[in-house]
Amino acid sequence: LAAVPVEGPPLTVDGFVEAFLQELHFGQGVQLDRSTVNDQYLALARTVMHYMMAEWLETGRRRRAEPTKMIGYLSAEYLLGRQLGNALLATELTEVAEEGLATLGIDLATLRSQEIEPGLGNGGLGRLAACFIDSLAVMDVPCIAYGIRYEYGIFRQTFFNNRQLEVPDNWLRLGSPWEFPHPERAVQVDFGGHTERTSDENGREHVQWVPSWNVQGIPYHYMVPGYDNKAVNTLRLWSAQATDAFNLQIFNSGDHAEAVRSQTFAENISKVLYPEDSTPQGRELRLQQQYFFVACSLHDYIEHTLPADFDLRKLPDQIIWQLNDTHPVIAIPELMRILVDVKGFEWAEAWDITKRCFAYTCHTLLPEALEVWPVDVIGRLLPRHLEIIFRINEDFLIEVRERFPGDELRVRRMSIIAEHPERAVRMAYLASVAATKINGVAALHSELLRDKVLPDFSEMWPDKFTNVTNGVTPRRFLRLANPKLSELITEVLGDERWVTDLDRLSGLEAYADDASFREKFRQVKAANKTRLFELLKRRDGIDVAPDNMLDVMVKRLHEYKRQSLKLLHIVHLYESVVSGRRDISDIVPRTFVFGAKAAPGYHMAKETIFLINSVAEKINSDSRMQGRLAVVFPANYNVTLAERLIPAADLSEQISLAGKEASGTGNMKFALNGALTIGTDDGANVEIRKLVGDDHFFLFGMSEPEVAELGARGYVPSSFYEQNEDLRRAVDLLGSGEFTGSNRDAASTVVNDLLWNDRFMALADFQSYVEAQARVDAAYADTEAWTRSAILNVARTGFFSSDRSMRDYLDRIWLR
Ligand SMILES: CCc1ccc([C@H](C)CC(=O)N[C@@H]2O[C@H](CO)[C@@H](O)[C@H](O)[C@H]2O)cc1
Repeated sequence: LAAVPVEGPPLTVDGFVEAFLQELHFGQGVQLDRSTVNDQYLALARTVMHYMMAEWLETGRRRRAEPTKMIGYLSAEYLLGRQLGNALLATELTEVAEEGLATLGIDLATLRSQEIEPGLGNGGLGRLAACFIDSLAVMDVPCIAYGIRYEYGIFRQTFFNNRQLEVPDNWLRLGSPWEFPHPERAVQVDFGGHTERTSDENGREHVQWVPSWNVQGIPYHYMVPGYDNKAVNTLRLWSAQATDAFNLQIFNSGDHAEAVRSQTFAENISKVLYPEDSTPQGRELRLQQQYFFVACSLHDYIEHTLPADFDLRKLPDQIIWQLNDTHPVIAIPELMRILVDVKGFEWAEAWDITKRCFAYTCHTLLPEALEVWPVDVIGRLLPRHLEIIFRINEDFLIEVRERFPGDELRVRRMSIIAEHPERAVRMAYLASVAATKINGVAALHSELLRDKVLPDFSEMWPDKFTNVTNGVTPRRFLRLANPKLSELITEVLGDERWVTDLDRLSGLEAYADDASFREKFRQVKAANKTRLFELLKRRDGIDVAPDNMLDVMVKRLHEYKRQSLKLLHIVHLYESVVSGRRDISDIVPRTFVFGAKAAPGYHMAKETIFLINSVAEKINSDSRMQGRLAVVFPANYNVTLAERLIPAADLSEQISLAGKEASGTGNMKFALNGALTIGTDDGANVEIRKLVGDDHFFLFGMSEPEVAELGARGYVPSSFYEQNEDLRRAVDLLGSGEFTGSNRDAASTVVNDLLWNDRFMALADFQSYVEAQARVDAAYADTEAWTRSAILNVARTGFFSSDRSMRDYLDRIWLR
């Protein structure tokens, strides 16, 4: 069939309006006067996609015509955020759409707020994947990203009696215009069963996997538009369906539920995102999810994307698969199974190909976050893969013994198979054995990965280990989220090239000393605050005092991130006033903003949320505070709320215990939007501080070596409580029932843990933190100096563009 050239609609207001009405009438099947906001939104989304379609198809044609090495990005999570704004930016349609819709009496902003964001991720890892695929499209790098099309994303958080409630996130309920289902490209994925061995006429053994059940993987294609470069990459998300969805015989026998049981069973695989972001629950369904999308992706690429006669020995020159943490690591034995069992390669040749096809990124430092799968769980679900993992491990341990003869302890330590507490597969070890490169996500993290998390592997393969510091996309988190600051930057830099070349922000350095520029900069921040406060009023019924310093802590709720330390600071300030030790007029007016979801099974995290809301309720209703001290906790922190919160912030809280936060990416977004950071020397804070300078960063707390030293010496949190009056008063007040309706027990879980456990040393860093906060107060009082520091933060953090991260991956990992 001829390749008929595809023309998008004309980039004019008339052209746009005609295309929109076309879509409303023939796509949505409604007339304008009877159309709902949702009709208009769906029609708009599809209209914008018409403008991207030509570039998408052309990009696909270019990729097939000149097959350069592809990046295959495998991630169980993509926290994409709303699509409409980014698509309008990518097609330079924002103004045209605004004007065109206005001629029809439609407000673009109303349609933008109609979109339900696809919450297909938990937090940092998922959002990073979304930033990375945006950058690869903007840099026109051939990339196919694969993941799971969860029917239910991260739960919607509501509060009831100050406690988190989880509501299922039925994000598809009003339609999902940004996806293209391709049932004709369905992939069968097998599970269970057993393996059988046969040997052929020349005595060569063949292994046959005889699965006991299977499902169909249906791909849904999403556009990943570049920016001003006519490139559009693809995100392919897999949805599970039963191979035989409906059994008519059983139905006719009247057992209707049984007739659709296999469909229900199959659908479960891509039904819902696991809401944990650090402690795997080891549920078998999660392993089914991981294998499902990995098997679909490898099959789709090898059977549908590669030319039919492709010589798989050249696979490593054609594609590199990036493993986004351990979640897709089952891809390693899956590729071996395809090469040996399906394609007939010898083991050694197959291994030689496989170990040049993968790279592994680790995103955590918490031992409990490293996934291990019990041997019997893998054996039951994926019997052939377990055999392959055992064989990989055997060959690997031979290599270890050759390198370190007689060191059986090392052999036991490095084995992919852990023997205690139960026989289990250590997925991070499997990844480390097979990957060409292993990277951490910030300089400090990559060091700790080498020295503390995988020391044996870095001793065996030092060259495998590298670092790529995280980044964030300046399109969404600056150009889109902060249009007023973007305008100001473009005004002084003279053009918008900074949007795709963020190092150009350094051009702002000189303007830090320009009083009129500082004034404009402050007006932008003030306008962003007003916009936020209007949203919080509308969305959560929250009133915020306009002139307070906005002190913001938004991230998943986890003890190592130390939201409890932030709470202790707030209670300390409150206590100092209600005890009469300080006058409210001495307090620099602050509004503390929290945003955080807790994994539903994470008890301590949920108790912390309860306590934060209880303290907020008390302080906000205490007239003695006169609004100079306020705490707000809008529910359901997500990408859309982040886009409004971050541009309005003055102070960014990055207070994790040193050595625990792999990188952080919120820290980067705040600095790029002119907030100053109060933080420990942890994760990427270290690199932010180095670039912005000590005068423009409020450092506090122990360093990682000091934490290790205190831990080794034996940490007694109560000793810090006894020796510090401010701390004692704050802890006592927190536990006194003052904030929990005189129910002391309600606060006891958190308070007792701080006093008798405090695994992340909040009490040890309290004094240093409070002193740093006093420095913040002093600095904030000098408005000109504060603004100057804020401008320098923006000017000096261009490094944290995810475009730079992608350049590092290309240089250090993918094109090696
Ligand atoms: C339940 C299993 C599990 C374990 C870990 C994870 C993720 C790795 C947790 C995560 O999101 N880590 C964050 O990754 C960001 C991107 O690299 C970093 O910036 C954060 O520091 C890190 O906590 C998800 C699910």
